[in-house]
Amino acid sequence: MSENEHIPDSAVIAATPGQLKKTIVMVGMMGAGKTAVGRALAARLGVPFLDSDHEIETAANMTIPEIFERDGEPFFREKETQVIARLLKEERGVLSTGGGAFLAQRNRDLITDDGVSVWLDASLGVLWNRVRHKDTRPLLRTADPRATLNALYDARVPLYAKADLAVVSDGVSSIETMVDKVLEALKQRPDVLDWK
Ligand SMILES: Nc1ncnc2c1ncn2[C@@H]1O[C@H](COP(=O)(O)OP(=O)(O)O)[C@@H](O)[C@H]1O
Ligand SMILES: O=C(O)C1=C[C@@H](OP(=O)(O)O)[C@@H](O)[C@H](O)C1
Ligand SMILES: [Mg+2]
Repeated sequence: MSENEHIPDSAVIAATPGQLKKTIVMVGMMGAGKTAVGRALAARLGVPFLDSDHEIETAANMTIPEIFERDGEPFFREKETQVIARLLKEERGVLSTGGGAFLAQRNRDLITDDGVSVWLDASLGVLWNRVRHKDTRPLLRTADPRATLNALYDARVPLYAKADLAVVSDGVSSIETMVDKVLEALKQRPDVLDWK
């Protein structure tokens, strides 16, 4: 009798994520949880956490709203592409992008070349509840931010749908449960993560 026969089914240990072979890139709307879930996923995997917005703010020594106000959105988008290209080459880990990053073909190409994209798919109602009390997103500084969010959502969803994987965030009220769901989705991609 092999020693495994003494172990009941319930005690069989599930596969755990091992070595990371490609950077996991979180994409999706503002409020989808890219920063929060990306950070927790990196901690779970024990790999570096990178956030393109954070890198841009640190390099400029300004906040995102200040950059938009002083230099404009096209300047921010230029920096965003440069930062994403640099981070993808520099280090393997989890990279959370800003909500607009995956819209540009050049950024999608960079991400596809060196990473795997994961769309955190949340409904408008959930997104609105997460962003409505925060003033850190310059694109929502409009007369009717809810309508602006709706318009951005409609325009962007077809592009987010090009991501390699999609994980639905609705009905998931904990960041750690979202991490579980992302890891579950990544089981389809042994080229990204070894399982042991
Ligand atoms: N699944 C979730 N359950 C509960 N809160 C969440 C979830 N995902 C994100 N949040 C919260 O929503 C807010 C926006 O998340 P954030 O990570 O900043 O989104 P993004 O980077 O996509 O704009 C944060 O306060 C975050 O903690
Ligand atoms: O959706 C967007 O175009 C933006 C989303 C923001 O990041 P989060 O998605 O992390 O809020 C930030 O990059 C900037 O305000 C623009
Ligand atoms: Mg973010």
